[in-house]
Amino acid sequence: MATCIWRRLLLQPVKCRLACQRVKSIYNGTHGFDENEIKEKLRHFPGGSIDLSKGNDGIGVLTLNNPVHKNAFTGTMMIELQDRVKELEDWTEGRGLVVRGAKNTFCSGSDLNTVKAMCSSEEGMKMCMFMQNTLTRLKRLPLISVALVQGKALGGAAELTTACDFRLMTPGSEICFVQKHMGLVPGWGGGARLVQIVGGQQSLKLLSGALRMDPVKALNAGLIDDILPPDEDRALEEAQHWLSQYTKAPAEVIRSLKKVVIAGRELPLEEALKSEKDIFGTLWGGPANLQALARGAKHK
Ligand SMILES: CC[C@H](C(=O)O)C(=O)SCCNC(=O)CCNC(=O)[C@H](O)C(C)(C)COP(=O)(O)OP(=O)(O)OC[C@H]1O[C@@H](n2cnc3c(N)ncnc32)[C@H](O)[C@@H]1OP(=O)(O)O
Repeated sequence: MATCIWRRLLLQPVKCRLACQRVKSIYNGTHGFDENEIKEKLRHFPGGSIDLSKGNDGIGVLTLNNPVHKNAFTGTMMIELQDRVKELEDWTEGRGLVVRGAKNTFCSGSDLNTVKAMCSSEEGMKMCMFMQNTLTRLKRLPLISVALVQGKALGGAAELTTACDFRLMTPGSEICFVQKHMGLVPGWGGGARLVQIVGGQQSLKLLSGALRMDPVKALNAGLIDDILPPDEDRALEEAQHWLSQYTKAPAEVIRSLKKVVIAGRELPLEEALKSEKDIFGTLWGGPANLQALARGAKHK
């Protein structure tokens, strides 16, 4: 049943909105998770914003914007992140996304004032479930996402970078899972995603050592995909240029490629193969395919 819904999610994102809602997120009412209740709490911690611009070229830019507090996530920013991710789910022309912080820094994790005010285990778990849902949906977007890390990405922000398909850093920047120093473990899904990205051994080192990963160390560990040139003011442009090597194709092709990868990453092999066949079927004989055949494309 679950995999059947999955296949519908991959193929008919609009028609199965309600079923998709259940599958895109990890937690819902059946897990005793009341989203409205936690949103109501988070609304008491305002400040900053999450801004989204959607380019005509199909490339979006999502900006964490709270520079007076190093772009720390306030309660309302957590809610806005969910809203922007929902907007991206509905953006059928989208092919790529850059996730970055305002004013040449990335993000210093959760806003410590919010964290201090929600210090019961129960509240912490609800916030964690809310953020896991949002970041899982971000990772499952049918477009290719890249985190542009300028400055520091600490704690929850390091976790956010793992919810993107790729990570880029500028010289002088740093990713650090500081959770150990806070008496915590990652809770926004960043632990599980980190293991998928760099493997169990490296993850254990990064988390238990709270290692400060500069761009070279991060690249060597397989945590990031590239280091950008040292011109901070052109970093966004450079990240968009870097991303373009993976997004140059009609939207339906890029989006289908990402869906194939999501299925391969998340489903048992036989189900992933069936999904791949179904997704393939949506493109075979379609406009991009027919145009390529008419061009007589050669791949020298
Ligand atoms: C552990 C996981 C957890 C989760 O939710 O799962 C978290 O993510 S908890 C948050 C973990 N992050 C931190 O603990 C960051 C603490 N801050 C710092 O280490 C520094 O502020 C740093 C390195 C980000 C920046 O240092 P710098 O010297 O360049 O600047 P300031 O320290 O003067 O910071 C400027 C201004 O921003 C405020 N600030 C920074 N980070 C946060 C934050 N996470 N929450 C709230 N406010 C933050 C800082 O207090 C300064 O404010 P000011 O009023 O000017 O004193």
